[in-house]
Amino acid sequence: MMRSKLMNLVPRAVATTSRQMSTATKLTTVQVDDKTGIATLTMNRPPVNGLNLELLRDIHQSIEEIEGNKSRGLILTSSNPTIFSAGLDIFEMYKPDKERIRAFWTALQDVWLALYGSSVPTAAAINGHSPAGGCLLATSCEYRVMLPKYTIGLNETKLGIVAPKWFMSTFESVLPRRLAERALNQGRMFTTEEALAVGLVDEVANSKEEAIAKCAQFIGTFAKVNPLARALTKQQLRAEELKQLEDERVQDLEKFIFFVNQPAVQKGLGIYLESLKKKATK
Ligand SMILES: CCCCC/C=C\C/C=C\CCC/C=C/C(=O)SCCNC(=O)CCNC(=O)[C@H](O)C(C)(C)COP(=O)(O)OP(=O)(O)OC[C@H]1O[C@@H](n2cnc3c(N)ncnc32)[C@H](O)[C@@H]1OP(=O)(O)O
Repeated sequence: MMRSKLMNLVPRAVATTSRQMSTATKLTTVQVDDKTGIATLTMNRPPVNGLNLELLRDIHQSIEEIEGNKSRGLILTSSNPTIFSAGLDIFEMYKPDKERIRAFWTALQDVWLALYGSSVPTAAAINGHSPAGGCLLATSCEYRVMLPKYTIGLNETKLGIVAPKWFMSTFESVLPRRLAERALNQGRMFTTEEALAVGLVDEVANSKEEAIAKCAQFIGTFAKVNPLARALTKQQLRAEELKQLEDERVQDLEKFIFFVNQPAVQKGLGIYLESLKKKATK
């Protein structure tokens, strides 16, 4: 897989306008800035960019498209003004359909393998809340810029569920081990300011446009670096985590299916969904 990605590293021609590359997918758009050659991948599934099967498939397809069109980088963001992504759509896991939940988890694995293993430089413009699966997407990128007054973190333990090993290793690739362990056990959500202080995000911006510009600046730092050398360096640094999931995809899926179908887990998810609804009616 990486070999074919590496074939795409020949720099693209520089023009002066921005092009919409993909409207075929409904829940994501890909816009390539022809001046910088950087692609912005926008998630667009109201109300909260809950990662359901269809959104995950569209994100995966968009990442593949960006890998294929010789973009110089990928910026991940959201069309929602206050939410980057609410994480996995809990309705996919609550009283799940037997076939669909398998496809759902497989699509999540696909997205993580493609994003964490992407050959192009990646950055997240976190323009809103980013719990759990939203945090996974952001931390799979190489750089994060977040807007003030939002929250980010892996809050799974608060829902009575367990972040899989690859969620944890992604988190740990950004935060020091001791801090990551404590935050995971606590299910801690960090405010933007706290996330900046511990290095969970790299910069704070005051608007989405500024966040995207800062992400583009980060990607621009590679302009004078040989793209093949950069991609191979990233690939080597991330190879162990990627290989672990590649090797254990089936076991990971079965573990998820078993875990999520436990009555106590189903009960917990039901209570959590109710609490979200109650919050909305207050
Ligand atoms: C022992 C070995 C074990 C091995 C492990 C194996 C397997 C592990 C098993 C499972 C692992 C799964 C990993 C899970 C990852 C996840 O991502 S779980 C999802 C976590 N997400 C959250 O907790 C976020 C919950 N949402 C919020 O906190 C807020 O909604 C918000 C994102 C901050 C936005 O707030 P606000 O703007 O105020 O919007 P509302 O709260 O009013 O929400 C609007 C509507 O959206 C619904 N909603 C929100 N989040 C979700 C969601 N994640 N899924 C589905 N639906 C969601 C919310 O209920 C509202 O709906 P209504 O308008 O009321 O209908």
